[in-house]
Amino acid sequence: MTALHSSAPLEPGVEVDLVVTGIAHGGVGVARHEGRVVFVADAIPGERVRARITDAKKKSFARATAVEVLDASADRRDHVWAEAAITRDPENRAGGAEFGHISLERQRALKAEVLADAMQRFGGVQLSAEGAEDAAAALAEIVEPPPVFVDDEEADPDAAADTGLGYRTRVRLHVDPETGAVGPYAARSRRVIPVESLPLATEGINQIAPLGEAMPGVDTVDLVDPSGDDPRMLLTLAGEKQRSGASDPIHEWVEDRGFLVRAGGFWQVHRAAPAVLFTAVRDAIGELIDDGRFDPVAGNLDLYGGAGLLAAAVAEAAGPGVKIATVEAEAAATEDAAENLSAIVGALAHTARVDRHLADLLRASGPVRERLRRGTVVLDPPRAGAGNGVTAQLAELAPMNIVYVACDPVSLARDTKSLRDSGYELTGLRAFDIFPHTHHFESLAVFQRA
Ligand SMILES: C[S@@+](CC[C@H](N)C(=O)[O-])C[C@H]1O[C@@H](n2cnc3c(N)ncnc32)[C@H](O)[C@@H]1O
Repeated sequence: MTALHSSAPLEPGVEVDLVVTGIAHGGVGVARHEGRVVFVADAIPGERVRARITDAKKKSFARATAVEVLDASADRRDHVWAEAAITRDPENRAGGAEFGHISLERQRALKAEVLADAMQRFGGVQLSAEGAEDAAAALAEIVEPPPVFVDDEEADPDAAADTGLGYRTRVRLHVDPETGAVGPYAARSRRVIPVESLPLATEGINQIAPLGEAMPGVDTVDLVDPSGDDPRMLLTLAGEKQRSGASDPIHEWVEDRGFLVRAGGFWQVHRAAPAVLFTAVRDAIGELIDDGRFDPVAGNLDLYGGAGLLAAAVAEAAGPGVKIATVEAEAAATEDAAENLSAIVGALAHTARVDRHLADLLRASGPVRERLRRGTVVLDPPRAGAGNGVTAQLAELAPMNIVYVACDPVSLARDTKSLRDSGYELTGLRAFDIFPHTHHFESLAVFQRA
């Protein structure tokens, strides 16, 4: 039985009534209980909820999950995924759709708040639009919705609604080692939750997902639905690391451009995301060209380049005569990048860790260093960001422009601080809601050497 005491010490299992006043990185609400911060999952700022404490090890804050809504926000909706709804016990709620109970508009406003807060606290940048009469409304518009897309060729695109569903082309499911049941993990746990459907995933993934089946001896099930090939399933057997079929080539389309990728390699997960980021990078480079700040024959770089999507966007803006080198740790992705960029005579694809490659470039001869100083660096690091080591190397390399694509706002904000401290000015910032119904979003920041 759970205890409900407003003055009981906070410990796992205790339930408390909380007023949620804000949103924190990770998509959790912020509340206070007797002076202590409580991060509350599955709530919306402005709501009063009853929440169950899940973690109280730290003195400064505790964690909780809403179990009942006492005063609901006008933005609360029925959860898009029945198996993740608040009516279930927190332990049995499917993870991966932690904003699925919030209107799409409010989801984007909350993401904008998280970005603005991170940029202010860690990046030293105030985001609210200058001179805007309604700063909150201006801020909410910072996070752009993805284009409404239809996955079904026969559907009428004009009739498609922005549901934020059916977009994920990559999904990982897990297998319960005891029962063999297949499903997503519960939020913040490694407990496998059997589900009837995957509403965030494409139709193709839903058709092949082994939901309701038992798969003893399997550890993970990766589902991939490329735009240019049939959907497929990659299995990792228990105790093994290799996923079956991970290195099979698959084809992805970004509007009318084809890309070769490995089935298990990195590709943006929202069906529309590759085109959204391709266009955003192409436009950012276009603006630098218009300002006379982009040199196509300088030492341009696409760091953490994957299969070359963003280098291709640079080439689209600057023309096929552009010089650009991708740097990527996965050898198979580099092979694909070389293939995908083969029409760009000045493109090179290197397999290397970014820090090691930059260290080599910093030892290069004077003329090479000078070409790099005139260049533009595009970077799209994993969630941890570039980090102090790589931002310090970039500052020393001193390219004219840095176009930074980020999937984590706090990492972006920290790297922004390092770059600003070393003489770069943040001249542009956009954000894209390409992970609807989750707390994730993507940002694009442009820095110019002062
Ligand atoms: C967010 S993905 C971006 C890929 C590509 N820009 C795209 O949009 O498809 C990050 C990529 O960085 C690679 N990576 C991660 N850490 C790296 C490192 N230290 N050095 C080089 N590449 C790295 C990963 O393999 C992955 O392909």
